[in-house]
Amino acid sequence: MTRTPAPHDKPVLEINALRKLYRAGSLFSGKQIAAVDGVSLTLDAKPQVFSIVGESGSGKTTLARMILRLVEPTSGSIRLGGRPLTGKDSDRINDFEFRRLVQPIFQNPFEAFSAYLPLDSYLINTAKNLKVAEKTTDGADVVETALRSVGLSFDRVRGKYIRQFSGGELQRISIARALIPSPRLIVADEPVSMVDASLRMNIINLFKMIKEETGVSFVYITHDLSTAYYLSDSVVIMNRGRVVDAGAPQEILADPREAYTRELMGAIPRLGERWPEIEKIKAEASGREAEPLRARA
Ligand SMILES: Nc1ncnc2c1ncn2[C@@H]1O[C@H](COP(=O)(O)OP(=O)(O)OP(=O)(O)O)[C@@H](O)[C@H]1O
Repeated sequence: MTRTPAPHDKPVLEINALRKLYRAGSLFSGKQIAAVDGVSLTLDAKPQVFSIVGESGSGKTTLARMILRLVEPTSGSIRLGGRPLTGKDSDRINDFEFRRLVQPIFQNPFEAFSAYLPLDSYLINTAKNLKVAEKTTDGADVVETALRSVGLSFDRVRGKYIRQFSGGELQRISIARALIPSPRLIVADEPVSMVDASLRMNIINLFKMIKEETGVSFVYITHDLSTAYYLSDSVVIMNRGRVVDAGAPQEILADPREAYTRELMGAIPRLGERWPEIEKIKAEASGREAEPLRARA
């Protein structure tokens, strides 16, 4: 991959006092639940993986969906590269700009594509719709570059439908789709929870590599503190709609401020098994022997 990261000075994302209230109970009960309750956070301009970690029901998907403009906030604001994503400001990022700047990756890669369109056509249409195709090449070159970024090629997908791919391959193709417009931010909501365990680290490593090579930042939404620890530059822990802990992953895990974070660390059933796996992968990458894990919990 040869694309040079574009320099940016404004924060990728600034979220201020964001809230989302949903009605709870019957239509007439008048009760409300705060799925997201006053969340503020900033991703500075540096390319990074920013993880949002929490148990089921903590509000992380609602937060991700507000960043993706799929859910309207009840109050608060979101800015991208210094410009509003929310509200009625005349400077608000329009829908076309938004799709060029922010791309999603969802949990279920089979839902990310049409079952009736060959994947090469789907990807080329994406390039055309986002107006990133060169006039002379109909988008095939952009799609090829994106597919190569995830270890695939145009030939591999040509004329094939989603049923001809495994979940892991399809998730890689959906990462390639997200890369087509060279976005500034990718929001990945539980992107490996439906992928075969043996392929998870493969995808997680792809995120790291793509961040370094293209300069895109990731918001990584997960319940899995171990992959967040391995992958992230920063982590926030969410509980009941609020951010209860935030910082570099090493800081959080070495000295969890909140009982909830400690619970989350203890509640990951395979933490003990998977961390040595991560240490082994890190060691392989750096060409040294895996060191025994120094537990901090
Ligand atoms: N459309 C909705 N209507 C009513 N309540 C909702 C809606 N969406 C989410 N909620 C509630 O908001 C809270 C946060 O849900 P959310 O899906 O954001 O959490 P989560 O941490 O992503 O959980 P999961 O990992 O299970 O998706 C939960 O109590 C959920 O029941």
